Amino acid sequence: MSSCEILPFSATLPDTVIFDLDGTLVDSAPDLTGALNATMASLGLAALPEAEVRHMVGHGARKLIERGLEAHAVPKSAGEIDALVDYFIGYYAGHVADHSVAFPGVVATLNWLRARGVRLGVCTNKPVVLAKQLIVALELDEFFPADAILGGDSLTVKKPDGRHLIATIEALSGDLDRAVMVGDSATDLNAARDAGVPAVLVTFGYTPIPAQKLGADAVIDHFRELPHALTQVLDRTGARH
Ligand SMILES: O=C(O)COP(=O)(O)O
Ligand SMILES: [Mg+2]
Repeated sequence: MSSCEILPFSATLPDTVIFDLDGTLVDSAPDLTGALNATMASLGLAALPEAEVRHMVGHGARKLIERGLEAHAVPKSAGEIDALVDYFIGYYAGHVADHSVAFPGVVATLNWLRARGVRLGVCTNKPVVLAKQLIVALELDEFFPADAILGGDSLTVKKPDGRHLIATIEALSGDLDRAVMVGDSATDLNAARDAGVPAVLVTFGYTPIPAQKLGADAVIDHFRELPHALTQVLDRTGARH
């Protein structure tokens, strides 16, 4: 990936980079929409368009279903939502990578970072079993140690709580002062702020508020811009020695 090679000679990369999954590494909205709509159909409710569902992603499976029900103005009890979450997860597990793909440049950039010794992890609010299933299905598992993939149910807290991100960095024995979070939403940015870690946001993800307006340390339109952004955010935070 030649466009990644134009870093200044002295540029310093982070020790550890932690990625969000949905809307950052993987364009998973088509399969999430399919699973949500199967869940809605189980209630006799109409399908929601993917363009609407993609902005509902990022807070875990339960929140996705709650937002789907809100879109139909159909209230459900907590117990009924529990059952719908089970239905959703069962369906999605069978369709996790029917249409989902890594965003352009992801594989080349992960290879580039790995070749330079950068530790790589995933911090997602997706249930961890599904996150690992998706990562394996898209053959991204070669980049991430299984125990450095933390889902929304891996701990008692999840993003935007910074402890979710810190635990992912610790799973890699990474240096918290030289780590960077890469995400697509305010949830990722707030987790990074809470953890005291700089954040790069992608513009092609699922945030309902444009990434450029969220106040990240850097914003990228394509993964090829990531190496440069990573060095910039470390510099801007005083290299965080
Ligand atoms: O909402 C989800 O299921 C997960 O979303 P995330 O990978 O963007 O954290
Ligand atoms: Mg996301």
